[in-house]
Amino acid sequence: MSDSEPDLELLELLRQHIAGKPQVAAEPDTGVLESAEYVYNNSIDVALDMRSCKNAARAIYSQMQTKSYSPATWAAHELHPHPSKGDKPEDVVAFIFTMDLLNFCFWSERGEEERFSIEYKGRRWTGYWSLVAALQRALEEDPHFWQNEEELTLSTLKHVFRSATSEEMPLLAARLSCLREAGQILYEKFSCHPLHLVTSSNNSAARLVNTLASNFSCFNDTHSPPSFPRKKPIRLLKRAQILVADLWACFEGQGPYGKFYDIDKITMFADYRIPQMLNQLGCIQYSPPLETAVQLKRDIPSGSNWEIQLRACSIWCVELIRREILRENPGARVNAILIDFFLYDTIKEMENEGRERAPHHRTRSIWY
Ligand SMILES: Nc1nc2c(c(CN[C@H]3C=C[C@H](O)[C@@H]3O)cn2[C@@H]2O[C@H](COP(=O)(O)O)[C@@H](O)[C@H]2O)c(=O)[nH]1
Repeated sequence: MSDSEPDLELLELLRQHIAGKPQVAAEPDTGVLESAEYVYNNSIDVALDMRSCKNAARAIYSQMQTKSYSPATWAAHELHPHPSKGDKPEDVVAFIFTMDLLNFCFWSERGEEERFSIEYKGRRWTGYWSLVAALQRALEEDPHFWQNEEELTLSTLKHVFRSATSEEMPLLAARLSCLREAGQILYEKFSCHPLHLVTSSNNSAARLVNTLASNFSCFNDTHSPPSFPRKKPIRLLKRAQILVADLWACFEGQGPYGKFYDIDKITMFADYRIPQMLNQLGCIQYSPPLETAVQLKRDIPSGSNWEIQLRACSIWCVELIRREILRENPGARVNAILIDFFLYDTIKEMENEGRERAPHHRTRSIWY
């Protein structure tokens, strides 16, 4: 827990003690949804269109059913590791931890042929898949490459992420810092392996998100932009949340590393793809100056007023879509994770078919 943020669970226990109530530990909460609603209620550059959200909810749920979207979809991606592919569960957990530690900022200003890409299994992989491909390739070449962070130098990392083009992976030095910090914290607090980090959550998704955010600065995706003056930071926690979601999906909500009794507390992951898809669906709309900045691919600084509105309003938008799907289909097995995965995979299909109507916003950061 960083100094500025109170320990919410401790405060709740204290409150109950003073009120003379039995001391029941408060259910952990990540604070992301509260942050998203606060930003949405105070935004002037991003708005939600309710009619489009209702239409999107119907279309998304219908297509998710047609494609039988479920946690099992995660393992169906050929590059994702999975016990059914012969990967040991503990290696899968280490893979997902390392992957989501580095799961940020793949976009390039260059064309498809010149952009950073990874050659693996006879194909060129870009974006998120370039990360997964590079890690799989590195494991084939040296199964222990990431275990000793002393050996992990910038040149090692350049080799792991060697590109099939002249463009290097973005933010490589920042990725090295994330790996080094993670290695150090795992060594100091979690007996050197992510397994102990995961099991320390006692099957609470929210607690695991908060543990990641409070112990690893590179997972602490929280912001206090001057345009949103309030005591509590705005908590978006994208990579901490997608890490928990990837574990849950990979292990299909089962076992010591996949079972989370409060998985529905995980929100959509505020990256640069989902806002693009929600805008394409008409669900989120931008003020003219923001619309121009996105269309012209101008840099939108990390932590800026516009960027926080884009990310937080997208989280709130997916929450409203989730509520609409459940209102129309009581008991539907849908949560923000599956809606998010579906939206990401859909915008990637549209990109591959040249059907993107507008660019995604351009922010360089380690948060997403
Ligand atoms: N919100 C959200 N963001 C996601 C993903 C994924 C991939 N998840 C896989 C796992 C299960 C799903 O079915 C997906 O197959 C990557 N990203 C983020 O997008 C950006 C990369 O974009 P591009 O450069 O175009 O590949 C970057 O910020 C990355 O962190 C997701 O699912 N949701």
